[in-house]
Formats: sequence, C-alpha cells, structure tokens
Amino acid sequence: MKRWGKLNYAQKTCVARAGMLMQQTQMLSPGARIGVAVSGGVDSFVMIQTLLIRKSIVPFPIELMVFHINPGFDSTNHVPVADWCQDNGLAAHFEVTNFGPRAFSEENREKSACFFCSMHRRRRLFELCRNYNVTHLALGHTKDDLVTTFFMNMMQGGKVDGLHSRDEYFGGELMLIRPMLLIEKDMIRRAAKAWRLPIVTNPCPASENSRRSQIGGWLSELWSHSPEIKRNVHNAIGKWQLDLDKSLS
Ligand SMILES: Nc1ncnc2c1ncn2[C@@H]1O[C@H](COP(=O)(O)OP(=O)(O)OP(=O)(O)O)[C@@H](O)[C@H]1O
Repeated sequence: MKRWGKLNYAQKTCVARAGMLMQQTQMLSPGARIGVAVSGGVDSFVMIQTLLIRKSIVPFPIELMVFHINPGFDSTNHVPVADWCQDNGLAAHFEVTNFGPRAFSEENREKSACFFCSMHRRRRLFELCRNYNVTHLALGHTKDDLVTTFFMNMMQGGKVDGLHSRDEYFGGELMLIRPMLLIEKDMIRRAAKAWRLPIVTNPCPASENSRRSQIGGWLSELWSHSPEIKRNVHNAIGKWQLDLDKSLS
C-alpha cells in the first residue's frame, strides 16, 4: 500500500471493511471489469478511491472504469471528478443528460422527481455496462443507506428487505455490487476529508427533500437520543444483511 502513503484510521477502515465484504460475499473474480458509478458525492468518491487501493491488493487482475451521469442541472458540475480521474489514471465515461430537468417537467406527472431521475440513470448505467463490456457495476451505498432502506421498505412497502451487497442482473451477465455497504457514513466522510477528495455538491432541488431523506431525518432524530441505539440498530441490520448475502453467494 506504499504508493498510497500512510493511511489514517478512517481510510484504513474503509479499505479493510470493503475488502472484507468483497471476500465474504465473493464479489469479484479474476478479470472482473468494474464500472464504478461515481456521482461526485462523498460515498461514491470514497468508493472509487477505496477500489483503486484494493486493486493493488487483490491477488488477481481487475479493471476499473468510472461512469458519471450528469443529471443536467449544471453541465460542468462533474469537472473536478473528471480531473481527479485523469490524475489517477482512471478510464472514465462522463455524460451530460437532461434527466434532472425532465424529472421536474410535465413529462413526469406520476412519479416523484427522484424516482424518475434515478430510474433513467440506472437504465443508462446498465447500457454503459453493456457498451463497455463491464462485468460488475459498483454503487456507493453505505450502511446508513442500508438502514434507511430497511426502514423505508418496512414503513412504505410492509416488507422486510434491505440492500444486497451483490445482485445478479441479466441472467448473471452483470453483477451489481455495493462494496461500501457495511461502512458508516461518518467513517466515509472522515476518509474523504483525509484523502482531500474534491467532493461536488448535488445541485438537484429535490436532494434534501425526498422521502428517503425524510426517513433519514427521523432516524437521525432517534440516534440523537442515544448513540448506543444507532450502533445496535446498524450492527443488527448489517449482520442480518451480511448473513443473507453470504448464504446467497
Ligand atoms: N449522477 C450519477 N452518476 C453516476 N453514479 C451515480 C450518480 N448518482 C448516483 N450514483 C450512484 O448511485 C449510488 C447511490 O446514489 P444516491 O443518489 O443514493 O447517492 P448518495 O447516497 O448521495 O451517494 P454519493 O455520496 O455517492 O452521491 C451512488 O453512491 C453512486 O454510486
């Protein structure tokens, strides 16, 4: 890990926990070509930095390529991410779309803006995976996302379901992976700061206003009464998800 200099506790934790999850769920195989979905936000930025380091550790060859879909609110928003990829020798595909403005237009009367935008983004990411012959698509969901999704599924859908660390698509042609799934957002923020990553802010008008952020707010309010409750809930749901994913891999 010499090339990366001395890592602090948060940086080491991100690299180690992502590696452990990858091993435990057999996320990667030799020759994996990973498309890394990077929004420019803190989670996916730390994910690409973590995967770059893991690439130099895993005992078999893997390839990384960054995919960024600019939603079209600000067509130059992704420039710091593009510069960072270039400095780090990463192949990357940047694309400016109109998914964001369309999500708030008459075209989208039925669904929430978030649903519309993320559905189109996901579809485009899948197309890019096919175009670039990618075997894995990595998303930057964290343990906090897992816990929020778990409660959302229960409260809105009446079912017990989380977020898988690996999911097969198109008859196994593509594996969607979430290497950061068992890492707390606080740790990821601390690692991002230590790596001095040029995080970009999301210019979407709905970014702080979605159903997900509302449930996230309720949970934060609950955690504010006791860090122990947060730790216990996060550990319980994280362990439940890991056991489930191990049994499926
Ligand atoms: N515009 C985008 N281009 C490419 N990938 C994206 C984009 N937006 C989101 N993603 C991918 O989907 C994941 C989950 O998206 P979400 O909108 O929930 O982001 P988030 O939790 O705010 O994470 P981040 O801090 O990475 O933006 C991201 O971590 C990233 O991997």
